[in-house]
Amino acid sequence: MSNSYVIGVDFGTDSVRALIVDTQTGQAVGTHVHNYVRWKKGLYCNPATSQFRQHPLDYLEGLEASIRGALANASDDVRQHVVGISIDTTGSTPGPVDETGLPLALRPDFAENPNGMFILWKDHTANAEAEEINNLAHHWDIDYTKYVGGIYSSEWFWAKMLRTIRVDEAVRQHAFSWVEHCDWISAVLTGNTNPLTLRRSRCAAGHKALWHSEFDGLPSEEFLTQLDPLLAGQRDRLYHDTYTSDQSMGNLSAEWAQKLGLSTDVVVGVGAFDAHMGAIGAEIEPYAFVRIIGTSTCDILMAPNEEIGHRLIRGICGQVDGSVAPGMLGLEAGQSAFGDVYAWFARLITGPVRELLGDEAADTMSSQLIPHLSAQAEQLPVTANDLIALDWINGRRTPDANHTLKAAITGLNLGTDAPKIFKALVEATAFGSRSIVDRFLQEGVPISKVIAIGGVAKKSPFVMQTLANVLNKPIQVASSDQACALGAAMCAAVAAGIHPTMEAAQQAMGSGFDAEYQPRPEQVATYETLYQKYLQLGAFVENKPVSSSQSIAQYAQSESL
Ligand SMILES: Nc1ncnc2c1ncn2[C@@H]1O[C@H](COP(=O)(O)OP(=O)(O)O)[C@@H](O)[C@H]1O
Ligand SMILES: O=C(CO)[C@H](O)[C@H](O)COP(=O)(O)O
Repeated sequence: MSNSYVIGVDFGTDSVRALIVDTQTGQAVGTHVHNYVRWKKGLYCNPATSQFRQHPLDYLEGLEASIRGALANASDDVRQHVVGISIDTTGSTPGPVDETGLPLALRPDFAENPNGMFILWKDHTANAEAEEINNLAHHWDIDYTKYVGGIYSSEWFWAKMLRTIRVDEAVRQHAFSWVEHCDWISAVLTGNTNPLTLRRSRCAAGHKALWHSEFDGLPSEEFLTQLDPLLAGQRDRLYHDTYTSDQSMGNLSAEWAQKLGLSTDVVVGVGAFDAHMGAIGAEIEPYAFVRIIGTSTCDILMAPNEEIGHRLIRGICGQVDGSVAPGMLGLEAGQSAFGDVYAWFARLITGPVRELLGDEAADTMSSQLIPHLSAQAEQLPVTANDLIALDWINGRRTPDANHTLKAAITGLNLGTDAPKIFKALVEATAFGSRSIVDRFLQEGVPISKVIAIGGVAKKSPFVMQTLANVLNKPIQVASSDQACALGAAMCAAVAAGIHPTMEAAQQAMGSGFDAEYQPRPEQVATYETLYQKYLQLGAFVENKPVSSSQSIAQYAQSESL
């Protein structure tokens, strides 16, 4: 019998990649990356107001280019034996659609309107709406936020939808329903984008749209209309049932089969978020803590349903039955900026260079800057009096989402140079990670091991070693450069019936680990001291009482300030 192949497609923040994988060996036999054209030009975005929108054409072009590109470097035999495709995307990245499921921005009258596009996960324009949702939910007879850590975030579905229909009357009138990116793009492949019948992802619905079986699905019509009468009728135009990623969404449509040169027998799996499929690709097992470390971090832990039961985990981004694998509770957390903190610092340095010396000089500098600063920062001693920074440059996702928070750096003097600041920023991202790990442990969720995937995990031994020292835990890095796409491929193999379970797909197709960072005992104790200072600085910036014995006044007078 000839081999069969599956395609995993991973829509990241900047680009989409397709990976073709042998279902029996896990061998990657073709891959291609496509950068979003409009996004790269910064269109429809305004970082100063945290507005980040993506045009659906970037996704459609990327879907076709990435899959065709991956197939172009595989053999004809591979093409003939593709049996499944699954897709992961960022999230919550919802967009408004008409009755046919067409995103409004694909209609000529909305083609340039950012409110008719997909609202990227990191768009924080809906902070006020998130706050309103929290206030209402916390005083309603059911607290609808209870399975999402007790706090609704402006990064999520309802806040984004509510803000958009409030500020844009044209969108309000023409948006029949709303879809998450992962649901829409999977639906496109099947040819059925009808918002009332396309299969919606359990992962997206449970983590971002307050869907739970205990609530009989989404929050009640009464709750939604109390939140804003503009939401009247919306619940019925969304969905009641949700589907896990081992299930099929449908078959490849004739149109897309022809575009891609594949058969209509190809099964399209139900979509999910990048981090959740990435966790599958990274061979997640119960109580392993998988960190997808890139622009932001997304942390995924999976536990048997019966072991967590109805225990509520405070301050995380949700606990959802089946969001990673069926029968398991998927728990999500993360940081709204990780590599983005370093990217911000690099832009700060290269911005004036670009203006004064031109693009060529700035581009050359930009490509070398983070590795250069990392090499210098690595040589610096770690002492209890080092600079302290907060990682909240894009707000705080976990623990306890608050996207109005800002970052800070303390301890600057005339001797402070770029490597010292860079080191403090790397440590800040590690301290943010530590506060997430501590929250899981405080809530009684054990962590058996830490696994890392994503661009930063692969590219920066300095960051990963710092993280291991700060967490005081070993960190394994998955071998695959494209663990999210690999996870999507594993899901496709299950949806297509090649493997009976996610676990079986992981066993057959997993590619293991290629690095392990061990904490260095000589730095662990110093990092514990610095972490306490990070917590104190955070409390000060957040205007919260300081729980430690050391007051802010004492802290401000300490040598580090
Ligand atoms: N050598 C490096 N060391 C640390 N961070 C890096 C390095 N190179 C790139 N980065 C960071 O990696 C992030 C991109 O991560 P990646 O996983 O490739 O993308 P995404 O998160 O969009 O999927 C950027 O924020 C960038 O600042
Ligand atoms: O929250 C998410 C998933 O649940 C986002 O999709 C994720 O954080 C996007 O990240 P990146 O661009 O860093 O891969």
